[in-house]
Amino acid sequence: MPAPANGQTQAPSGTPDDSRTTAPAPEQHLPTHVLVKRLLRDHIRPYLWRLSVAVLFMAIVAAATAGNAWLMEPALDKVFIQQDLQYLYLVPVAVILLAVVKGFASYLQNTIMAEVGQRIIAETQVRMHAHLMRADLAWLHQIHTGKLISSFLYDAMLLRDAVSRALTGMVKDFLSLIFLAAVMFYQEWELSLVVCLVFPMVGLASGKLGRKTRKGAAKSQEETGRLSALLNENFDGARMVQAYGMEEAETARARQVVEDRLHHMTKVIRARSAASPATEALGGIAVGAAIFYGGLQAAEGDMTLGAFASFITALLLAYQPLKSLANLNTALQEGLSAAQRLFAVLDVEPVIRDAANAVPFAPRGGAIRLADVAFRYPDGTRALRGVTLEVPAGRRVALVGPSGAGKSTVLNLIPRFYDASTGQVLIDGQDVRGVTLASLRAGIALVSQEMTLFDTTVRANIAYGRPGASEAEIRAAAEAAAADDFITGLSDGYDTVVGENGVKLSGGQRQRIAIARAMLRDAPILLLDEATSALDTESERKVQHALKRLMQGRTTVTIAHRLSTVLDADIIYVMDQGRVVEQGDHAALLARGGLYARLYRTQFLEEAPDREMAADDPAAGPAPDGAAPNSASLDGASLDGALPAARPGLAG
Ligand SMILES: Nc1ncnc2c1ncn2[C@@H]1O[C@H](COP(=O)(O)OP(=O)(O)OP(=O)(O)O)[C@@H](O)[C@H]1O
Repeated sequence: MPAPANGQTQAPSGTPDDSRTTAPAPEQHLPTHVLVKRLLRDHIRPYLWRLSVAVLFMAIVAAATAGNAWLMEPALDKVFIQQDLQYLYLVPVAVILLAVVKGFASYLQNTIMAEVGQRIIAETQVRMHAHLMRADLAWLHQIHTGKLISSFLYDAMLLRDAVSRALTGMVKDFLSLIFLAAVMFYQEWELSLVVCLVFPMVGLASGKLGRKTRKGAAKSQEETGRLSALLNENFDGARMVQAYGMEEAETARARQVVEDRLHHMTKVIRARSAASPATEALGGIAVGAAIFYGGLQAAEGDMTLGAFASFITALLLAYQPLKSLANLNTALQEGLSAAQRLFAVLDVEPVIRDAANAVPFAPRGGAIRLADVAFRYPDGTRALRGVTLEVPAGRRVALVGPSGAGKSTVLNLIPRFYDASTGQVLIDGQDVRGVTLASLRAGIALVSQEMTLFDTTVRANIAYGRPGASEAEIRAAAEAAAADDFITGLSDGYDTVVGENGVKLSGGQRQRIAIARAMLRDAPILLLDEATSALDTESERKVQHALKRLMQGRTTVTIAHRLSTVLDADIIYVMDQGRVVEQGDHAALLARGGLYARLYRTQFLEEAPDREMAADDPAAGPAPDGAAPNSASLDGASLDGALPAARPGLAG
């Protein structure tokens, strides 16, 4: 499917055009000849040489099969009827030789085809993976992971089957048929002509069944995708399933999908098997007619027993390749339907990619500016409506606001996870759409709530921030993130494997590893989506300490859920319904008595009730206007003391 032209050609200046979105293009449906052309070009051409060798061996197998049929004539006429001694030795030797040659050729052809088949799967999967890794998040988030995984695993396999079946069918089976037909015509051409009439009939039957198979295969693969999506969800959410006693309900849901899948698969199997009765019956008719006609000819002395036996052997041997060819169409249809799905994924060009004239990003402190930015998600949700905000270089900015206000969206626009629909995002005066993605993202470290950890060692998880970092650098980052102590206490230290998404670590430990990773990246810009989940007092203190060190000397944009963050911020932007509605520092915003003041009381102060008096009651603090929390007495150091009472923030 052609990529929407909007994204790639976006001018860095960002002309106002609210219709620009990152919406994926509609489902494509490529015609068969286009599919076949692409399969030949992308999946078969790279193996042309090896496939040619396999084809040669297939031709040898086909010729040897026909040779066996042909040998029936001298075997019967010369050896048995005429009792010619010379043939008594020659024919068995020829039979043995043919068997040996056919055996070796079959072996070589099979191994080459199997290897090439596996290569086709591997290459398709790697290509798909590389493509998906670069895909737009907007597109990726619209597809269920399970469906992608099922396409990744099964469609590549179906494609391999179709390619190897097509080749074997078109070469080995087809050549076998040709050679066997040659033997038949050589022995009895009139009878052969009659028998040949069955071929078009088989073709007709198989064409109709093939279409049915393709439809069924597409539907059953769709169900496989649904099943895979469901499993993914169930296993990920196993804790919730059990907590809410939904085990049976989930199994019932799974049963429904499995049954639907079975229904479509049964249709495919029926269509696939329906080719057999047709070929069986037609084969029977051909053999019956041959015996009848051959018998008549023999009675009149026009045909020797050897010639008849040779003809019948060729006819019987032709049965297997004919059956394979009749089934070939169905396998091809399954493969084409898999190719359709694979190409649908591979053809989505990312909208977020380097502009033709993109230059490397040159960081100069990391000042960020959003200029009148509007943004719509692909489903049309307007997340931002004319947001303008500045983050001076080296300063800390906190984004606060009710849930759904657009805070995460702002954060996502900075590293270009999404592109603004209108307006501009500038870093150090450079439009993010005018610089290369790699250089832009190299200047940014992200610490998100999700704290994605990979199921590998602690060391590798930290080094994710900078592949190739030395052991000393990794340890220094861990120390700065207050993680070194607990890491060295783990069973295998830095070599401890953390489990799926860091399941073997506590929440606070996971956060500190994520912070160490960002520390190692050492980027001038830090994007922070503060965790909302509760940590115990000690862990919270350590995480806060680690975060403070991480923020030092960097431009930081934080989605704030913690009291200390808003108090420490140089500028707080208060967002509501996709707009910045207030801005300023804590004291000024509190004095204003608007949305921030309300949020502060209902969300942030809940974290530290003991601070409420000082913040809310002018008489209780040294400053008369509610500015007390931002005064020197509430600086970062003293706040750490206030945070032990912290509860999870509710801003998200
Ligand atoms: N992937 C998405 N597709 C469609 N709409 C989305 C998507 N992500 C967010 N939205 C919508 O965009 C709006 C802004 O969401 P955003 O996540 O930026 O808010 P937020 O302020 O970060 O909220 P929270 O504090 O709850 O995380 C919301 O209305 C939300 O429903």
